[in-house]
Amino acid sequence: MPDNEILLSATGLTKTFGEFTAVDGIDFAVRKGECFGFLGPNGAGKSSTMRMVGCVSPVTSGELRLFGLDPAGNGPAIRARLGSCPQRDTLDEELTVEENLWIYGRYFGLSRKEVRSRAAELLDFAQLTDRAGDKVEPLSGGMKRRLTIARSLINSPEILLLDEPTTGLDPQARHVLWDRLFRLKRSGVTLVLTTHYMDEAEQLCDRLVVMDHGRIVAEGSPRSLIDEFSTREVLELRFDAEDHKDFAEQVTGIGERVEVLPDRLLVYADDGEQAAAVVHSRGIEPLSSLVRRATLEDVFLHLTGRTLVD
Ligand SMILES: Nc1ncnc2c1ncn2[C@@H]1O[C@H](COP(=O)(O)OP(=O)(O)OP(=O)(O)O)[C@@H](O)[C@H]1O
Repeated sequence: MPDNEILLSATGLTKTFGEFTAVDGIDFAVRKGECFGFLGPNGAGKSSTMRMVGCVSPVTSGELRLFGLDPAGNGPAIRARLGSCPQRDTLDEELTVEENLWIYGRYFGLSRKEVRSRAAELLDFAQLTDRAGDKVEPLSGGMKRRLTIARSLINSPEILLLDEPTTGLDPQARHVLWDRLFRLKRSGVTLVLTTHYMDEAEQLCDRLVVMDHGRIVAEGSPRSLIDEFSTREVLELRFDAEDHKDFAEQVTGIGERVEVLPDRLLVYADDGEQAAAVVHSRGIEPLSSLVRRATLEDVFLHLTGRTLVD
């Protein structure tokens, strides 16, 4: 199989619930071996898209193909080649860690022997070998997520779907999970994920689409999106809460553009320190002044006028 083979594609993909359009005619293609992301705020239509891709929710209109097959009529054949990690863990808390894997493996038709050896491999991958015989209930959130991912890999899927893989996890647990996902990608599994965390998208995704109100508003690699829609750096200025909007006029013309957020001003400039020096030379005195590199959050703000996480 060539590496750039397209495993998943959508043209004009649409999902409506009654009068409401949750996914509004989107086009995308995912190549073998890449990590592809859907980045957008809550309600953008990411999960609805993932459920159609996972063949658990019918397509309203448009074309969707997985491994060249149409989910309408080929659901079971496609699902056998997919792993799916839903937004909420659906582990059986009464069972032990390894029993959760065994049951799933049997469901996929693996023999008892195959299930045992695959489960042992996956527990090692998920760094849960020590907890194999423990009940699921007392595990940490990060461990449960890793077990859910291990479970979704029991049938050795070619594509793994991850809906908001690290929502609700603490920073350390997120980094452990990212590391596992990197390894998985290196082993050749194609990853498709949704997230509303720009750092997650930046860390993991080779390519992504930015979604808002059911539509795709931009697409590319994290780097190319930042290069296209932002400056290299951003100067963040905070003033006394009540009057910071008044300062927006005073900083106009510094850098490429200024965004006014409820709690701060963002000055977009390739050289943030130089922009800060100009602010200072104009006699403007912010409470705090911070230069940082631009992120996908800035891309989203530029494209939609809103922040990703309100
Ligand atoms: N079964 C349903 N019936 C009616 N409306 C729905 C249904 N599922 C989703 N929606 C609506 O479709 C829109 C998109 O939801 P979706 O879950 O796809 O967004 P999302 O980007 O994944 O956000 P989240 O991160 O909150 O899951 C939302 O406004 C949601 O209320």
